[in-house]
Amino acid sequence: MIIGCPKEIKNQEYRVGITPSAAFEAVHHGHNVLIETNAGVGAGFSDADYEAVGAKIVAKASDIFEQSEMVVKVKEPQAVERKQLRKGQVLFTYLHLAPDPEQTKDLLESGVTAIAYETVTDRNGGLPLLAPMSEVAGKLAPQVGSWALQRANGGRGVLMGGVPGVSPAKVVVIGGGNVGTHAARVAAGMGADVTVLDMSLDRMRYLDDVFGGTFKTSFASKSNTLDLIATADMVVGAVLVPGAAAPKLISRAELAGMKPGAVLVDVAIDQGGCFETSKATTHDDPIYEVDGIVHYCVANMPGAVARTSTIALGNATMPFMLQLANKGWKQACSDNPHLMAGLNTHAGKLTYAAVGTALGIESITPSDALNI
Ligand SMILES: NC(=O)C1=CN([C@@H]2O[C@H](COP(=O)(O)OP(=O)(O)OC[C@H]3O[C@@H](n4cnc5c(N)ncnc54)[C@H](O)[C@@H]3O)[C@@H](O)[C@H]2O)C=CC1
Ligand SMILES: CC(=O)C(=O)O
Ligand SMILES: [Mg+2]
Repeated sequence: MIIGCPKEIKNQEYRVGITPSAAFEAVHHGHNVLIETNAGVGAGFSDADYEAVGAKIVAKASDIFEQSEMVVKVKEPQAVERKQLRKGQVLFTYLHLAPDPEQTKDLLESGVTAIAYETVTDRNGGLPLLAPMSEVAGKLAPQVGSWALQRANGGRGVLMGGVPGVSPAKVVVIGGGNVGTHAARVAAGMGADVTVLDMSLDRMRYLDDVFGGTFKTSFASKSNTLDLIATADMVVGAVLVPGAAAPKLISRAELAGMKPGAVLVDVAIDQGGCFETSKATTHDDPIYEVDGIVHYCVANMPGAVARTSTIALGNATMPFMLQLANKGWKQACSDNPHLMAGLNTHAGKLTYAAVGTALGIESITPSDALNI
Protein backbone atom coordinates (compact mmCIF):
# COMPACT_ATOMS: atom_id res chain seq x y z
CA MET A 1 0.00 0.00 0.00
CA ILE A 2 1.06 3.60 -0.52
CA ILE A 3 0.92 5.33 2.88
CA GLY A 4 1.34 9.11 2.96
CA CYS A 5 1.97 11.58 5.74
CA PRO A 6 1.60 15.33 5.11
CA LYS A 7 3.07 18.03 7.34
CA GLU A 8 0.50 19.22 9.89
CA ILE A 9 -0.90 22.67 9.14
CA LYS A 10 -3.03 23.43 12.21
CA ASN A 11 -1.85 26.42 14.27
CA GLN A 12 1.38 25.59 16.15
CA GLU A 13 0.95 21.87 15.48
CA TYR A 14 4.44 20.38 15.43
CA ARG A 15 3.54 16.70 15.76
CA VAL A 16 3.80 14.34 12.78
CA GLY A 17 1.60 11.33 12.01
CA ILE A 18 4.34 8.82 11.16
CA THR A 19 7.62 8.56 13.08
CA PRO A 20 10.76 7.20 11.40
CA SER A 21 10.35 4.10 13.55
CA ALA A 22 6.76 3.54 12.27
CA ALA A 23 7.94 4.25 8.70
CA PHE A 24 10.63 1.59 9.18
CA GLU A 25 8.01 -0.99 10.21
CA ALA A 26 5.74 -0.14 7.25
CA VAL A 27 8.61 -0.31 4.75
CA HIS A 28 9.74 -3.58 6.33
CA HIS A 29 6.23 -4.96 5.64
CA GLY A 30 6.55 -4.04 1.96
CA HIS A 31 4.67 -0.73 1.90
CA ASN A 32 5.66 2.52 0.23
CA VAL A 33 5.83 5.41 2.69
CA LEU A 34 5.65 9.00 1.45
CA ILE A 35 6.51 11.81 3.85
CA GLU A 36 6.08 15.50 3.01
CA THR A 37 9.37 17.34 3.23
CA ASN A 38 10.02 18.75 6.74
CA ALA A 39 6.90 17.02 8.11
CA GLY A 40 8.86 15.74 11.12
CA VAL A 41 11.09 18.72 11.77
CA GLY A 42 8.89 20.17 14.54
CA ALA A 43 9.20 16.87 16.41
CA GLY A 44 12.93 16.61 15.83
CA PHE A 45 12.87 14.20 12.85
CA SER A 46 14.70 15.26 9.68
CA ASP A 47 13.98 14.18 6.10
CA ALA A 48 17.22 12.21 6.29
CA ASP A 49 15.86 10.24 9.28
CA TYR A 50 12.96 9.08 7.11
CA GLU A 51 15.08 8.40 4.04
CA ALA A 52 17.39 6.28 6.18
CA VAL A 53 14.52 3.86 6.89
CA GLY A 54 13.37 3.69 3.27
CA ALA A 55 10.62 6.32 3.16
CA LYS A 56 10.40 8.70 0.21
CA ILE A 57 10.38 12.46 0.78
CA VAL A 58 7.78 14.31 -1.28
CA ALA A 59 7.90 18.06 -1.92
CA LYS A 60 4.22 18.96 -1.79
CA ALA A 61 1.26 17.98 0.41
CA SER A 62 -0.93 17.81 -2.71
CA ASP A 63 1.24 14.98 -4.06
CA ILE A 64 0.82 13.08 -0.79
CA PHE A 65 -2.99 13.39 -0.96
CA GLU A 66 -3.05 12.47 -4.65
CA GLN A 67 -0.78 9.43 -4.47
CA SER A 68 -1.62 7.87 -1.11
CA GLU A 69 -4.07 5.02 -0.59
CA MET A 70 -3.96 5.81 3.14
CA VAL A 71 -3.24 9.24 4.62
CA VAL A 72 -1.93 9.17 8.20
CA LYS A 73 -2.01 12.42 10.19
CA VAL A 74 -2.34 13.78 13.71
CA LYS A 75 -5.01 16.49 13.68
CA GLU A 76 -8.35 16.60 11.92
CA PRO A 77 -7.94 17.53 8.24
CA GLN A 78 -8.18 21.28 7.71
CA ALA A 79 -10.50 22.66 4.99
CA VAL A 80 -7.76 22.77 2.34
CA GLU A 81 -6.80 19.17 3.15
CA ARG A 82 -10.40 17.96 3.10
CA LYS A 83 -10.79 19.13 -0.48
CA GLN A 84 -8.06 16.68 -1.48
CA LEU A 85 -9.58 13.56 0.08
CA ARG A 86 -11.49 11.09 -2.09
CA LYS A 87 -13.64 7.98 -2.15
CA GLY A 88 -11.58 4.80 -1.90
CA GLN A 89 -8.91 6.51 0.21
CA VAL A 90 -8.40 5.82 3.92
CA LEU A 91 -7.79 8.67 6.37
CA PHE A 92 -6.32 7.66 9.75
CA THR A 93 -6.10 10.55 12.26
CA TYR A 94 -7.91 12.41 15.09
CA LEU A 95 -11.27 13.72 13.85
CA HIS A 96 -13.45 14.82 16.82
CA LEU A 97 -16.51 15.09 14.55
CA ALA A 98 -19.27 15.55 17.17
CA PRO A 99 -18.65 19.29 17.69
CA ASP A 100 -17.60 19.90 14.04
CA PRO A 101 -20.48 19.89 11.50
CA GLU A 102 -18.39 21.49 8.74
CA GLN A 103 -15.68 18.87 8.86
CA THR A 104 -18.29 16.10 9.02
CA LYS A 105 -20.06 17.47 5.93
CA ASP A 106 -16.80 17.71 3.98
CA LEU A 107 -15.69 14.19 4.90
CA LEU A 108 -19.07 12.78 3.89
CA GLU A 109 -18.97 14.69 0.60
CA SER A 110 -15.46 13.47 -0.15
CA GLY A 111 -16.50 9.82 0.29
CA VAL A 112 -13.27 9.11 2.22
CA THR A 113 -13.08 6.16 4.63
CA ALA A 114 -12.15 7.99 7.83
CA ILE A 115 -10.95 6.11 10.90
CA ALA A 116 -10.74 8.32 14.00
CA TYR A 117 -7.99 7.67 16.52
CA GLU A 118 -10.21 8.86 19.37
CA THR A 119 -12.89 6.18 18.92
CA VAL A 120 -10.67 3.11 18.39
CA THR A 121 -11.22 0.91 21.47
CA ASP A 122 -9.34 -1.79 23.38
CA ARG A 123 -10.41 -4.93 25.20
CA ASN A 124 -10.53 -3.14 28.56
CA GLY A 125 -13.04 -0.56 27.33
CA GLY A 126 -10.30 2.05 26.92
CA LEU A 127 -9.36 4.31 24.01
CA PRO A 128 -5.77 3.29 23.21
CA LEU A 129 -5.12 5.94 20.55
CA LEU A 130 -6.53 8.77 22.66
CA ALA A 131 -4.84 7.67 25.89
CA PRO A 132 -1.26 8.75 25.13
CA MET A 133 -2.34 12.26 24.15
CA SER A 134 -4.66 12.43 27.15
CA GLU A 135 -1.69 11.59 29.35
CA VAL A 136 0.26 14.43 27.75
CA ALA A 137 -2.60 16.97 27.89
CA GLY A 138 -3.39 15.95 31.47
CA LYS A 139 0.20 16.54 32.54
CA LEU A 140 0.25 19.87 30.69
CA ALA A 141 -3.03 21.13 32.19
CA PRO A 142 -1.70 22.21 35.61
CA GLN A 143 1.45 23.56 33.91
CA VAL A 144 -0.53 25.88 31.58
CA GLY A 145 -3.15 26.55 34.24
CA SER A 146 -0.52 27.70 36.74
CA TRP A 147 0.86 30.06 34.08
CA ALA A 148 -2.66 31.45 33.55
CA LEU A 149 -3.06 31.86 37.34
CA GLN A 150 -0.21 34.36 37.34
CA ARG A 151 -1.47 37.91 37.79
CA ALA A 152 0.07 39.19 34.54
CA ASN A 153 -2.02 36.64 32.63
CA GLY A 154 -5.28 37.68 34.30
CA GLY A 155 -5.22 35.01 37.02
CA ARG A 156 -5.66 35.32 40.79
CA GLY A 157 -1.96 35.45 41.44
CA VAL A 158 -1.94 32.22 43.42
CA LEU A 159 1.10 29.92 43.55
CA MET A 160 0.22 26.23 43.08
CA GLY A 161 2.17 24.96 46.08
CA GLY A 162 1.76 28.00 48.34
CA VAL A 163 4.64 28.73 50.74
CA PRO A 164 5.08 28.10 54.46
CA GLY A 165 2.27 30.03 56.16
CA VAL A 166 0.19 30.42 52.95
CA SER A 167 -2.18 27.73 51.68
CA PRO A 168 -1.61 26.08 48.30
CA ALA A 169 -3.93 26.56 45.31
CA LYS A 170 -7.16 24.57 45.22
CA VAL A 171 -7.50 22.56 42.01
CA VAL A 172 -10.68 20.76 40.96
CA VAL A 173 -10.46 18.22 38.14
CA ILE A 174 -13.80 17.22 36.57
CA GLY A 175 -13.46 13.73 35.05
CA GLY A 176 -11.00 11.24 36.52
CA GLY A 177 -10.02 9.34 33.36
CA ASN A 178 -6.67 9.58 31.59
CA VAL A 179 -6.53 13.38 31.36
CA GLY A 180 -7.93 13.87 34.84
CA THR A 181 -5.65 11.39 36.59
CA HIS A 182 -2.51 12.84 35.01
CA ALA A 183 -3.66 16.40 35.72
CA ALA A 184 -4.36 15.53 39.35
CA ARG A 185 -1.00 13.80 39.80
CA VAL A 186 0.94 16.78 38.43
CA ALA A 187 -1.13 19.38 40.31
CA ALA A 188 -0.63 17.41 43.53
CA GLY A 189 3.07 17.10 42.72
CA MET A 190 3.23 20.90 42.45
CA GLY A 191 1.85 21.03 45.98
CA ALA A 192 -1.76 22.00 45.20
CA ASP A 193 -4.81 20.80 47.13
CA VAL A 194 -6.53 18.62 44.51
CA THR A 195 -10.00 17.06 44.24
CA VAL A 196 -11.14 14.88 41.32
CA LEU A 197 -14.86 14.70 40.49
CA ASP A 198 -16.26 11.75 38.51
CA MET A 199 -19.62 10.06 37.99
CA SER A 200 -18.11 6.57 37.96
CA LEU A 201 -17.88 5.06 41.44
CA ASP A 202 -15.66 2.29 40.07
CA ARG A 203 -13.23 4.83 38.71
CA MET A 204 -13.15 6.69 42.02
CA ARG A 205 -12.57 3.41 43.88
CA TYR A 206 -9.58 2.80 41.63
CA LEU A 207 -8.26 6.36 42.09
CA ASP A 208 -8.71 6.15 45.84
CA ASP A 209 -6.89 2.80 45.98
CA VAL A 210 -3.95 4.01 43.93
CA PHE A 211 -3.73 7.72 44.78
CA GLY A 212 -5.55 8.06 48.12
CA GLY A 213 -3.56 10.60 50.11
CA THR A 214 -2.22 12.28 46.96
CA PHE A 215 -5.58 13.77 45.94
CA LYS A 216 -9.22 13.49 47.01
CA THR A 217 -12.19 12.20 45.02
CA SER A 218 -15.76 13.43 45.07
CA PHE A 219 -18.93 12.32 43.28
CA ALA A 220 -19.69 14.68 40.39
CA SER A 221 -23.19 15.73 41.51
CA LYS A 222 -24.25 19.26 40.64
CA SER A 223 -24.15 20.37 44.28
CA ASN A 224 -20.66 18.93 44.93
CA THR A 225 -19.43 20.56 41.71
CA LEU A 226 -20.81 23.99 42.66
CA ASP A 227 -19.43 23.75 46.21
CA LEU A 228 -15.97 22.83 44.98
CA ILE A 229 -15.70 25.38 42.16
CA ALA A 230 -16.72 28.16 44.60
CA THR A 231 -13.37 27.85 46.38
CA ALA A 232 -11.24 26.65 43.43
CA ASP A 233 -8.31 28.56 41.98
CA MET A 234 -8.18 26.21 38.97
CA VAL A 235 -10.75 23.87 37.40
CA VAL A 236 -9.65 21.32 34.79
CA GLY A 237 -12.36 20.01 32.43
CA ALA A 238 -11.49 16.39 31.61
CA VAL A 239 -14.75 14.55 30.96
CA LEU A 240 -15.50 12.33 27.99
CA VAL A 241 -18.47 10.45 26.63
CA PRO A 242 -16.67 8.64 23.77
CA GLY A 243 -17.37 10.16 20.37
CA ALA A 244 -20.10 12.45 21.73
CA ALA A 245 -20.19 16.19 22.32
CA ALA A 246 -18.92 16.96 25.84
CA PRO A 247 -21.66 17.60 28.43
CA LYS A 248 -21.76 21.25 29.62
CA LEU A 249 -21.04 21.03 33.34
CA ILE A 250 -20.57 24.70 34.32
CA SER A 251 -22.91 27.35 32.88
CA ARG A 252 -22.08 31.00 32.33
CA ALA A 253 -24.35 31.97 35.25
CA GLU A 254 -22.40 29.61 37.52
CA LEU A 255 -19.15 31.46 36.84
CA ALA A 256 -20.52 34.14 39.17
CA GLY A 257 -20.10 31.67 42.05
CA MET A 258 -16.34 31.35 41.38
CA LYS A 259 -13.49 33.51 42.64
CA PRO A 260 -12.46 36.34 40.27
CA GLY A 261 -9.25 35.38 38.47
CA ALA A 262 -9.82 31.64 38.86
CA VAL A 263 -8.73 29.61 35.82
CA LEU A 264 -10.69 27.08 33.75
CA VAL A 265 -8.55 24.71 31.66
CA ASP A 266 -10.99 22.96 29.31
CA VAL A 267 -9.07 19.98 27.97
CA ALA A 268 -12.36 18.51 26.69
CA ILE A 269 -12.56 21.37 24.19
CA ASP A 270 -11.78 19.01 21.29
CA GLN A 271 -15.19 17.42 21.95
CA GLY A 272 -16.79 20.87 22.18
CA GLY A 273 -15.78 21.72 25.76
CA CYS A 274 -17.45 21.03 29.12
CA PHE A 275 -17.95 24.66 30.20
CA GLU A 276 -20.70 26.72 28.51
CA THR A 277 -18.28 29.63 27.99
CA SER A 278 -15.50 27.56 26.34
CA LYS A 279 -14.46 28.22 22.76
CA ALA A 280 -11.43 26.68 21.10
CA THR A 281 -8.21 28.72 21.28
CA THR A 282 -4.75 28.22 19.82
CA HIS A 283 -1.23 28.01 21.22
CA ASP A 284 -0.67 31.50 19.71
CA ASP A 285 -3.47 33.05 21.76
CA PRO A 286 -4.44 30.44 24.36
CA ILE A 287 -6.45 32.35 26.99
CA TYR A 288 -9.39 34.73 27.22
CA GLU A 289 -11.60 36.00 30.01
CA VAL A 290 -15.35 35.70 30.59
CA ASP A 291 -16.94 37.40 33.64
CA GLY A 292 -13.56 37.59 35.38
CA ILE A 293 -12.71 33.90 34.88
CA VAL A 294 -9.65 33.04 32.75
CA HIS A 295 -10.28 30.32 30.14
CA TYR A 296 -7.56 28.15 28.52
CA CYS A 297 -9.11 26.06 25.69
CA VAL A 298 -6.39 24.85 23.32
CA ALA A 299 -7.66 21.89 21.29
CA ASN A 300 -4.24 20.50 20.41
CA MET A 301 -2.38 20.84 23.70
CA PRO A 302 0.05 17.94 23.02
CA GLY A 303 1.39 19.84 19.98
CA ALA A 304 3.26 22.04 22.49
CA VAL A 305 5.52 19.13 23.42
CA ALA A 306 5.67 17.71 19.92
CA ARG A 307 8.57 15.35 20.36
CA THR A 308 7.24 13.54 23.42
CA SER A 309 3.75 13.52 21.91
CA THR A 310 4.77 12.29 18.46
CA ILE A 311 6.73 9.37 19.86
CA ALA A 312 3.94 8.47 22.31
CA LEU A 313 1.27 8.68 19.60
CA GLY A 314 3.38 6.74 17.10
CA ASN A 315 3.90 3.91 19.60
CA ALA A 316 0.12 3.56 19.89
CA THR A 317 -0.96 4.06 16.26
CA MET A 318 1.71 1.99 14.52
CA PRO A 319 0.20 -1.49 15.10
CA PHE A 320 -3.21 -0.28 13.85
CA MET A 321 -1.68 1.49 10.85
CA LEU A 322 0.08 -1.76 9.96
CA GLN A 323 -3.15 -3.78 10.22
CA LEU A 324 -4.86 -1.31 7.86
CA ALA A 325 -1.96 -1.37 5.42
CA ASN A 326 -1.34 -5.13 5.50
CA LYS A 327 -4.96 -6.24 5.15
CA GLY A 328 -6.80 -3.26 3.65
CA TRP A 329 -9.33 -1.45 5.83
CA LYS A 330 -12.26 -3.84 5.26
CA GLN A 331 -10.41 -7.00 6.29
CA ALA A 332 -8.58 -5.21 9.10
CA CYS A 333 -11.85 -3.86 10.53
CA SER A 334 -13.74 -7.12 10.19
CA ASP A 335 -10.89 -8.96 11.92
CA ASN A 336 -10.56 -6.38 14.71
CA PRO A 337 -13.73 -4.92 16.26
CA HIS A 338 -11.62 -2.35 18.15
CA LEU A 339 -10.34 -0.90 14.90
CA MET A 340 -13.86 -1.07 13.45
CA ALA A 341 -14.99 1.14 16.36
CA GLY A 342 -12.78 3.82 14.84
CA LEU A 343 -14.71 3.98 11.58
CA ASN A 344 -16.52 7.35 11.47
CA THR A 345 -17.29 7.84 7.75
CA HIS A 346 -17.26 5.65 4.65
CA ALA A 347 -18.40 6.36 1.07
CA GLY A 348 -20.55 9.31 2.09
CA LYS A 349 -22.15 7.57 5.10
CA LEU A 350 -21.68 8.43 8.76
CA THR A 351 -20.76 5.27 10.67
CA TYR A 352 -20.55 6.51 14.27
CA ALA A 353 -23.86 6.78 16.13
CA ALA A 354 -22.80 9.30 18.80
CA VAL A 355 -21.65 11.73 16.10
CA GLY A 356 -24.99 11.27 14.31
CA THR A 357 -26.87 12.04 17.53
CA ALA A 358 -24.75 15.15 18.22
CA LEU A 359 -25.16 16.53 14.70
CA GLY A 360 -28.64 15.27 13.78
CA ILE A 361 -27.33 13.16 10.88
CA GLU A 362 -28.45 9.59 10.17
CA SER A 363 -25.78 6.97 10.66
CA ILE A 364 -25.29 3.36 9.62
CA THR A 365 -23.38 0.75 11.62
CA PRO A 366 -19.71 0.15 10.77
CA SER A 367 -20.55 -3.47 9.88
CA ASP A 368 -23.10 -2.25 7.32
CA ALA A 369 -20.33 -0.08 5.86
CA LEU A 370 -18.25 -3.19 5.20
CA ASN A 371 -20.78 -4.17 2.53
CA ILE A 372 -20.67 -0.86 0.65
N1 LIG B 1 -7.31 19.56 24.30
C1 LIG B 1 -6.46 18.62 23.96
O1 LIG B 1 -5.40 18.89 23.41
C2 LIG B 1 -6.74 17.20 24.29
C3 LIG B 1 -8.01 16.85 24.68
N2 LIG B 1 -8.31 15.57 25.07
C4 LIG B 1 -9.70 15.35 25.47
O2 LIG B 1 -9.83 15.26 26.88
C5 LIG B 1 -11.09 14.63 27.18
C6 LIG B 1 -10.90 13.57 28.26
O3 LIG B 1 -10.19 12.45 27.69
P1 LIG B 1 -9.77 11.17 28.56
O4 LIG B 1 -9.33 11.56 29.91
O5 LIG B 1 -8.86 10.37 27.71
O6 LIG B 1 -11.15 10.39 28.67
P2 LIG B 1 -11.45 9.16 29.63
O7 LIG B 1 -12.53 8.40 28.99
O8 LIG B 1 -10.20 8.47 30.05
O9 LIG B 1 -12.01 9.88 30.96
C7 LIG B 1 -13.21 10.60 30.97
C8 LIG B 1 -13.77 10.55 32.39
O10 LIG B 1 -14.88 11.45 32.43
C9 LIG B 1 -15.84 10.86 33.31
N3 LIG B 1 -17.12 11.52 33.04
C10 LIG B 1 -17.93 11.38 31.97
N4 LIG B 1 -19.00 12.19 32.10
C11 LIG B 1 -18.84 12.85 33.27
C12 LIG B 1 -19.60 13.83 33.97
N5 LIG B 1 -20.75 14.29 33.47
N6 LIG B 1 -19.11 14.29 35.15
C13 LIG B 1 -17.95 13.83 35.67
N7 LIG B 1 -17.19 12.91 35.05
C14 LIG B 1 -17.63 12.42 33.87
C15 LIG B 1 -15.78 9.37 32.96
O11 LIG B 1 -16.34 8.58 34.00
C16 LIG B 1 -14.28 9.16 32.79
O12 LIG B 1 -13.67 8.76 34.01
C17 LIG B 1 -11.58 14.09 25.81
O13 LIG B 1 -12.53 14.98 25.27
C18 LIG B 1 -10.33 14.09 24.97
O14 LIG B 1 -10.59 14.11 23.58
C19 LIG B 1 -7.35 14.59 25.09
C20 LIG B 1 -6.07 14.88 24.67
C21 LIG B 1 -5.68 16.20 24.19
C1 LIG C 1 -6.48 14.19 21.24
C2 LIG C 1 -6.19 15.36 20.43
O1 LIG C 1 -7.09 15.94 19.88
C3 LIG C 1 -4.86 15.86 20.30
O2 LIG C 1 -3.92 15.20 20.74
O3 LIG C 1 -4.68 16.95 19.73
MG1 LIG D 1 -7.57 17.90 20.17
